[in-house]
Amino acid sequence: MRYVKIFDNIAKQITRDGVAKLGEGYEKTDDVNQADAILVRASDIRDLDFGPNVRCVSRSGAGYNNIPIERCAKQGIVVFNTPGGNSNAVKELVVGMILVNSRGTLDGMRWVQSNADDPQIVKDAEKNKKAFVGREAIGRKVGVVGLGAVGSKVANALEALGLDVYGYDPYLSVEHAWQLNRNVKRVDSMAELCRNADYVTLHVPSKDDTRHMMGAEMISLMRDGAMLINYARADIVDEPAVDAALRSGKLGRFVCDFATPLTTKMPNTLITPHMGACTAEAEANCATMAVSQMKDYLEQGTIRNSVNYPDCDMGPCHTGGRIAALHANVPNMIGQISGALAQSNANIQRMSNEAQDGSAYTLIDTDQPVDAATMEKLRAIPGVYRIRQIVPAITR
Ligand SMILES: NC(=O)c1ccc[n+]([C@@H]2O[C@H](COP(=O)([O-])OP(=O)(O)OC[C@H]3O[C@@H](n4cnc5c(N)ncnc54)[C@H](O)[C@@H]3O)[C@@H](O)[C@H]2O)c1
Ligand SMILES: O=C(O)CC[C@@H](O)C(=O)O
Repeated sequence: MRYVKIFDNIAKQITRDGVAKLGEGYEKTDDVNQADAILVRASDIRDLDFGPNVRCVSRSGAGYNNIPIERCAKQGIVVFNTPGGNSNAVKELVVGMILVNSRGTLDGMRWVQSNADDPQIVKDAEKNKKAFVGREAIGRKVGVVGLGAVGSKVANALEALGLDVYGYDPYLSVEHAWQLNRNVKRVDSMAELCRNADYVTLHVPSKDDTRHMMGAEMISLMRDGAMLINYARADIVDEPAVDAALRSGKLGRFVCDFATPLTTKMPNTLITPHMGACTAEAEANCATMAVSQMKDYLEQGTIRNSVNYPDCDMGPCHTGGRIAALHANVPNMIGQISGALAQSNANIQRMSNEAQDGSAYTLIDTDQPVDAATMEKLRAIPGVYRIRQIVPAITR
């Protein structure tokens, strides 16, 4: 039996319609020390003590700034996310927000609500609507920061609506480049993207080089009265700078998904409670991806969509056994691992080694199971974070 500790309300998706999607051979546990795997959504587990057994953490969602991915890598814990699983949900909300907030919609709605008891409401509505004149988005310049799963969809959707779309992403993947509409203009700097922009929408992960990337300097380049949209992470914007720009009128509107002590006090701001991914479809997509990635890793050693180890997929093991080694990305690891195996009873049939930043992963299929003494030798190689043998039965 394998045990899974589940944080957040992912459980609802996993047991949707009463069908346990963890499947045979898996049970939920409340005890992290018993868990082989963790499933998490937005809970902050940066300070969690992962205990001795946890082999992977699967995040149902895109952002992973709630997980200590470097500490996990060194403990031999693979962290997964579910890229793209919720991107359509975010795209639909962002596009809707841009259109709704370009008009006097919200002020108009408030006016109607506060005049609900007016017996002359039909006449007065016609008289008062001139106070809520908005603008059309068509033809206006919009800058999309980050052209990944969400940003590329947002850019394409806005282009289809007739906006003049610019995108900035120095690390754009080939996959997402293929998905981008050819009319989306790519620029090489944030400054070029922000210059004279009527709208800027943020779709980058929270990390050192994106934190506060939208501050006073970039805002000063935007058109007076522009709209800033943040459905990425709260810390991508420099909040005091946004607050000052809203108060001076430099920014006309701020739309964001993050209620913080300061955003909730800002003028001309519309805040949603981190609900960009809150659709039944996105929640089910992400939960399904998170579970299947977790199971493929535990059962076959397959790594897909990891944020702290390289992807590696040799399919199911058809030989006598499979060694899965998580180790530091340093010279001579493969030499040492294959050297120890050469002295054992087992013969290497197939192998794959992938490295990414400081971490590396080696999968080796052997003709027969490797004996316990050799496993101990492999475990003792300096730089090996974790090693296990996968044979048809579950092994630790
Ligand atoms: N509000 C929500 O509910 C919600 C939902 C999904 C994602 N998000 C947030 O949005 C982020 C993006 O999601 P995604 O699914 O598109 O992720 P993604 O990984 O597919 O895309 C992120 C893109 O940002 C780019 N990027 C990285 N650093 C950059 C930089 N310095 N400048 C410009 N571009 C940079 C990457 O190259 C990548 O293309 C997530 O990390 C998450 O924080 C929020
Ligand atoms: O789980 C959520 O609701 C938030 C998800 C979102 O922020 C993400 O990064 O995917």
